[in-house]
Amino acid sequence: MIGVILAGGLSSRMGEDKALLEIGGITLLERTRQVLLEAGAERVVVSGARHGGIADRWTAKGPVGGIASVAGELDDSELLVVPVDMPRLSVALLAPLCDERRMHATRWAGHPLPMRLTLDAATRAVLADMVELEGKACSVSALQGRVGVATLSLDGADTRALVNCNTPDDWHEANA
Ligand SMILES: Nc1nc2c(ncn2[C@@H]2O[C@H](COP(=O)(O)OP(=O)(O)OP(=O)(O)O)[C@@H](O)[C@H]2O)c(=O)[nH]1
Repeated sequence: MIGVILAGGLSSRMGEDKALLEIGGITLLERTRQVLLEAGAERVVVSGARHGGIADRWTAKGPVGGIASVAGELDDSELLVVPVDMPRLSVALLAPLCDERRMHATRWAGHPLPMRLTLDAATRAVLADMVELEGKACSVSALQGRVGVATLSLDGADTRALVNCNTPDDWHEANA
């Protein structure tokens, strides 16, 4: 399993780079990396050139453009793809995604990210097609619809860990 941190967004609603926000004395980027390693990722790659990661090959294709760019640099593998803006991301939240392998992708109900994704020829073909598309047709949900996704029920899940921070208010609430 390779951990992929999506960190190439603009953070325009937050007004500052979300990856560099600090929680518990470390940045969100570093915290996210640590959680992925604790969850069993053999290594972690960052999507987004700003943080020394893999640069997006396409402009304005959002997370799917980031995943497609990372895929171009990796061999076929299982990926565990997470956004950088979940300050409470936990091993308990990620483990069930990794256990479920019926479909190409696995996610929690109502939450496209984080997701486990099988990177193989079929997924690469879908990604190559999707980066030519715009808007919702190029979303993570659309990717999951096209490769096939298993959706886990949130009953009993660590839902606090799914909190995602897009604005300064979200960030203050998550730290309250
Ligand atoms: N590599 C890459 N990652 C992205 C891109 N757009 C968003 N992300 C990441 O995907 C996750 C969700 O992004 P959003 O919160 O929807 O967008 P954002 O650009 O970070 O924030 P806004 O500018 O406020 O929309 C975050 O971890 C982003 O860093 C992109 O174009 N390329």
